[in-house]
Amino acid sequence: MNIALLGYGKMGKAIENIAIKRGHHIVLKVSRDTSDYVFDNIDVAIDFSLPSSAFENISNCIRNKIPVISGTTGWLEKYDDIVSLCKTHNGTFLYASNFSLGVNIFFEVNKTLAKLMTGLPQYKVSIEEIHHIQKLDAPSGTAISLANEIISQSDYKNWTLEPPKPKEIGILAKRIENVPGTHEINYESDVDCISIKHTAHSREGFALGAVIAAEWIHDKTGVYTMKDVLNIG
Ligand SMILES: NC(=O)c1ccc[n+]([C@@H]2O[C@H](COP(=O)([O-])OP(=O)(O)OC[C@H]3O[C@@H](n4cnc5c(N)ncnc54)[C@H](O)[C@@H]3O)[C@@H](O)[C@H]2O)c1
Ligand SMILES: O=C(O)C1=N[C@H](C(=O)O)CCC1
Repeated sequence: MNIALLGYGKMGKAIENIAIKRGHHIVLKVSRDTSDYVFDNIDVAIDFSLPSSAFENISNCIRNKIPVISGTTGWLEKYDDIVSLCKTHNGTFLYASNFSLGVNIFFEVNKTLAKLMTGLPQYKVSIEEIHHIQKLDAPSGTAISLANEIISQSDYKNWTLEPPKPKEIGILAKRIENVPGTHEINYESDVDCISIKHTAHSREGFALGAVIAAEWIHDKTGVYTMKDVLNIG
């Protein structure tokens, strides 16, 4: 496949390495705010840019009939607008807050655990995420996905970065040098604690998942998630 990388920072470079190893060609790299790039002979675009630029990049692809996947976090208040645009243009789009296979398994474990914990109000749930200090958004997109899944299975109403009130899920976002991404969910009672945790050792898992998603989506139309790619959930 001929791939456009929209965002050529830490993730863009990790994706380039894996895409080349899998026989793909990187034909366009965009790493700054610009509208002067042309989509020529591109099979799929992969957006890992900035919260402030993802919407523009994705819209641009959809308008130009380029299938696009995005892993950029921190822009999801406009997700529904992208879905509408995609439908209007009969385009192709996939977003994942986390592309790694391990985290997508972890999402399923989180959902199952949240179902098991319904009706056990003595356990209070909280989420901790740790990322490198360059990360622009907090909490992480992955932590928001985890919290939303718990909310959908329980009578928790929302998540917060503040000390949680009743029916709120507290998220603690820590920033520590060089941490690629760690997520932990804790159910605390007076007598014990149940914890599940995912630790990324590098960015390779995110990058591999993104290339696999790009391979899967490039000949389809519609709006998809990693559950479709991995056939889980
Ligand atoms: N979904 C996942 O699996 C996953 C995994 C890791 C990171 N992320 C997310 O991906 C995004 C990028 O992460 P990163 O670690 O590579 O960040 P980064 O800061 O290293 O890279 C972002 C790059 O985007 C470039 N950029 C600026 N304006 C742009 C524009 N208009 N168009 C295209 N590129 C532009 C910047 O110059 C920079 O090189 C973040 O939102 C992060 O949270 C998601
Ligand atoms: O490095 C980042 O930034 C990451 N962002 C995603 C998130 O916000 O969940 C995925 C993990 C790494």
